[in-house]
Amino acid sequence: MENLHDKRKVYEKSQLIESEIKQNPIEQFRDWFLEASENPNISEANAMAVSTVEEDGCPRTRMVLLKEYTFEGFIFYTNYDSRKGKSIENTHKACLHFFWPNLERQIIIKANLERIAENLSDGYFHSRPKGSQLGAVVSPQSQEIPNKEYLEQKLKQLEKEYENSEIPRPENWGGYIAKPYEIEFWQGRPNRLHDRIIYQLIDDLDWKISRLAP
Ligand SMILES: Cc1cc2nc3c(=O)[nH]c(=O)nc-3n(C[C@H](O)[C@H](O)[C@H](O)COP(=O)(O)O)c2cc1C
Ligand SMILES: Cc1ncc(COP(=O)(O)O)c(C=O)c1O
Repeated sequence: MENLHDKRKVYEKSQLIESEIKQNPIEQFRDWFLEASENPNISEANAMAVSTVEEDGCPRTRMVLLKEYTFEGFIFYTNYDSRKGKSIENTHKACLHFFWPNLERQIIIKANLERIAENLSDGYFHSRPKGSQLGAVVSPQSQEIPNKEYLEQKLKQLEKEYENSEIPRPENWGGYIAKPYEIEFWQGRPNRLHDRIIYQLIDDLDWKISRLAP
């Protein structure tokens, strides 16, 4: 069909060296995340790929929006009965992936996942625009639906129903916190000799820092 052999870029914008990194990977994440957020060429720095392993043993990846990060972990919101929700309820694990091409950087995070407290999901749900709240109520995420009109009709009905009242958060919609146990920071370099620094959690307290070959 098409040969892409010559499609390649030289990565040369920056470097990642031990003397300049943070000892805590969340602080390192914050440095890189702030840089990405402030970059006018990156429109959604908080968009990340989330991979989960499904029952056939194959990982499946989709984008979600990171909504908060703390020293404890990374929070995103979704439907607990979705495909990703089902995988997470089975495995309690996921891999989060950020790629910011303009900075020639990727971050790979392996984590244990838990649902966040219901009151926190309530708080976030009600902070969303009303249309997105209704979207979450209307959409049986990842289920087969008969057609597009099915959602549009349900939306119209609910718009009327909740015109003057608060929309209750669906029980199956809420946040997950991904508590990291391994975080790799990757900075593209010339000659494909990229910088890779990996933090691995030891004893639930300290992070071991190592350099990986590119
Ligand atoms: C940039 C971007 C951000 C997204 N953010 C979310 C999100 O925060 N939560 C969510 O449930 N789906 C989000 N989606 C939709 C998911 O990619 C996905 O289609 C949906 O969650 C169903 O995935 P699943 O069937 O694998 O569970 C986003 C999609 C894109 C492209
Ligand atoms: C299905 C779905 N749920 C949730 C989100 C996150 O949106 P919000 O920022 O409104 O929470 C998105 C974003 O694209 C989405 O597509």
